[in-house]
Amino acid sequence: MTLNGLRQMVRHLLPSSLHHCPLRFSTPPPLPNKFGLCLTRPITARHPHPPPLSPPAGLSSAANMSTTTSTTSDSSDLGTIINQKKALRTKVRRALRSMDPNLRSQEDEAIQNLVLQAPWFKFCESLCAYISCSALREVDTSKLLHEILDLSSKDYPQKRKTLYVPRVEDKNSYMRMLNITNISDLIANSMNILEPAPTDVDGNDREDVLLSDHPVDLLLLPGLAFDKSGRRLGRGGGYYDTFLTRYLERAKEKKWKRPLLVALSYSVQIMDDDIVPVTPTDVFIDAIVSPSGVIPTSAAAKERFQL
Ligand SMILES: Nc1nc2c(c(=O)[nH]1)N(C=O)[C@@H](CNc1ccc(C(=O)N[C@@H](CCC(=O)O)C(=O)O)cc1)CN2
Ligand SMILES: Nc1ncnc2c1ncn2[C@@H]1O[C@H](COP(=O)(O)OP(=O)(O)OP(=O)(O)O)[C@@H](O)[C@H]1O
Repeated sequence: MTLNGLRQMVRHLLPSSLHHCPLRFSTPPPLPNKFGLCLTRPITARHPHPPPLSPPAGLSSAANMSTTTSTTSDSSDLGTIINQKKALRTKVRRALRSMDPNLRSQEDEAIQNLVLQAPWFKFCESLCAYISCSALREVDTSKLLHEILDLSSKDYPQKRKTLYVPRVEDKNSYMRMLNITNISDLIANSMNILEPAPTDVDGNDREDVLLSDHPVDLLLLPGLAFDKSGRRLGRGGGYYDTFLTRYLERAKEKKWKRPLLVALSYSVQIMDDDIVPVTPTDVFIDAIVSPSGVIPTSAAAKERFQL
């Protein structure tokens, strides 16, 4: 069968709401996911990389953002810390791969239910969230996203939340958070992570959270390892730390309330104190949602959660 024939066949099998999505999946074959979407598309860098960030002031960017500070590090020990990060990523990836699938499903359910019941989620009006990728063994967000997007459709206009999700623009740690209103706004990138196209079906640019005149209240973050002091280890791309630094700088300039930075974490991803290495650009989080509960990790979150 020709590639066009295959495209026609898959288009036929998809719900009509997805027919506008480009279908390019000669490599690799698409995998179904919990979002009900399975398209692959190469990343295109349509937007130039933004100007460099202002240099971190001595300590971590977190130090400038009124939350926990990271450990000071000079260039001599920076290399050591980078190697420690790599080693911990390898260890956690291995632990995630060997996690029992039933336990994973239970934890996915528990974590998402905790988020759905939390006042800081229920009452938030605008948020950024990641689109989970099961191949990366990330905590599932499909239930949360369906809940947010279903509510924002027709039945509950008064409860509408504005949702922004990540889109990788280039490999130099440049990621934007773009507004979506429907799951079918998502298509898979070359890493097989679902993300929005830069424009909607009508050809209008999607709103970029960094250009919005309104703040977000909450960011739901992925990552590989976390601790109770708010340290977060990502996948090593620097996408989130760069984005968070930029967003927090903007919020400060605009005198907006600092949003809550909340990571979703399986039990095996929560580390003892002093295990998660930090470098000066790491942004500390406010809370971790684990299957056994919400763990506030910053003074602001402890106060807010009244614990
Ligand atoms: N769901 C989700 N979306 C996201 C992120 C994320 O972590 N999760 N990102 C957060 O940055 C950005 C994409 N960054 C990514 C960075 C690394 C890998 C990845 O596949 N890493 C492999 C190792 C690859 C290698 O070392 O060569 C892995 O972690 O197993 C994927 C996405 C934006 N979107
Ligand atoms: N705010 C930032 N400004 C400039 N570069 C940054 C920033 N944050 C991270 N980087 C760079 O990105 C690279 C990866 O950083 P790091 O290992 O901390 O990423 P990570 O926390 O694993 O990933 P992510 O932030 O995407 O979750 C490093 O070279 C780091 O210097």
